[in-house]
Amino acid sequence: MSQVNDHAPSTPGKLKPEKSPYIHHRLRIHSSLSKLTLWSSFFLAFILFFFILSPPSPSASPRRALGDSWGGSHWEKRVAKSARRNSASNLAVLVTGAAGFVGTHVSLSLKRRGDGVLGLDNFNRYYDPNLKRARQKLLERAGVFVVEGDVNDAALLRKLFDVVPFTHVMHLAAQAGVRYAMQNPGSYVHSNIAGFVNLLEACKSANPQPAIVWASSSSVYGLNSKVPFSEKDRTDQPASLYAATKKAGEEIAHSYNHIYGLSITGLRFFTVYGPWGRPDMAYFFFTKDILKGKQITIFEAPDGGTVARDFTYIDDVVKGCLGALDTAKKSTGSGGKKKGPAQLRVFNLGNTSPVPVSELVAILEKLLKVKAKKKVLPMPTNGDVKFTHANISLAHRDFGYRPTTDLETGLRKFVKWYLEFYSKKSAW
Ligand SMILES: O=C(O)[C@H]1O[C@H](OP(=O)(O)OP(=O)(O)OC[C@H]2O[C@@H](n3ccc(=O)[nH]c3=O)[C@H](O)[C@@H]2O)[C@H](O)[C@@H](O)[C@@H]1O
Repeated sequence: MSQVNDHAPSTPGKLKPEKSPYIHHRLRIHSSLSKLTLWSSFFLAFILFFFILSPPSPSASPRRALGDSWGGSHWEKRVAKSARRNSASNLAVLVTGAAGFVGTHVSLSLKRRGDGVLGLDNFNRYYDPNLKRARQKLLERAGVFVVEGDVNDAALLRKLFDVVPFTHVMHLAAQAGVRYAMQNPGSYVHSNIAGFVNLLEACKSANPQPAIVWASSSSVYGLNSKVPFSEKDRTDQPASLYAATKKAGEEIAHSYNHIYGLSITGLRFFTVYGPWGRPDMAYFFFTKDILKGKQITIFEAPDGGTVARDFTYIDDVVKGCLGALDTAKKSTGSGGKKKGPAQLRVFNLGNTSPVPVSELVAILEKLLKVKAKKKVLPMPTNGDVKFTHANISLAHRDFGYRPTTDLETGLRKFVKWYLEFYSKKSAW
């Protein structure tokens, strides 16, 4: 504040004795300038105050930092309308991370079949918020209202559960990305641990308690080398903080299930890709860079071996999410107290056929009709694992999950969307 005053043009007192009209005019200007400076200082202090109070994630959206407004009868009507289901046999689902990649697709699919869907998203800046806003428009057109807010906001969650007796929560809000955890570890703790606990607190106190399905990750298998990865395999060797927070989420889910009777299902997603995808993922920025003629880096394993992923197409994953929601049993607690044992599940949602990253690039080159400028480097030791490979027999047994999209077919759909979206970007 003092700094701002130090830079004020001059003090009115020093200028008082001067009487000419020109001086009066200058005085008025000076006085307006001082007022302006004073108000700017207040305004700056106001922004700083909210900035300090805002979550520790540097990626929080500026709208959020200024304190987004929610509540009021109009807002409640929009919330209730969006969450209204077509019949009592349909679900009423709160989808967190609804403006995210998987969140958007799941919300649209639920809405299409007559379920009530309310979205929640903090629109943070981890990647281009314009893409999230474009997804939000898509959702709005389909009748899905996305409330702008953070899963760490306990009052907001309470309000949402007051307005809507959600039958299910599809919890997809998270800090994603394996390598970014080295740059911003706090954001993983904030979203994936604190945010998850806050959500479970709200669910445990809600009446009725909803059943929860949430996004864990294939990264929990970490350094496990037994293939294909089965839910029974060890998950106590995470290779990144991201993986560690997802694994922590699985343990937290266990305790909330045990203490409060919450029905909880964790889904271990395997490198999900497709239209409306995440720009921080390799298939997405490889596409962008290949088209720009920019060099891309392909990682190889430390022993010179292949790095591979069980890339899973978004439509297959959405079917898995809906299957998990449909087979989720009711939570058993009420009034914040457990009344009996409740369901606790974990499933792999993968594609069952790992593809080397070099092959992913070859497919993109073919689809884009552009040769990539490639550089091969050893895989950095900042969280990456050499390969992933899902055994999906559990998900198949419990809800008929069967992925049907191979990488080339899925990437063709992605590339088509990418070219259309970025050629008409201004339309969004
Ligand atoms: O399956 C999962 O659990 C995880 O899948 C992805 O993580 P990842 O498989 O590392 O996906 P990308 O970052 O898109 O990387 C894909 C492959 O490309 C490789 N890569 C990445 C970046 C790069 O510049 N070069 C490169 O060869 C990586 O080593 C990896 O093998 C997501 O980013 C995570 O949020 C998700 O939880």
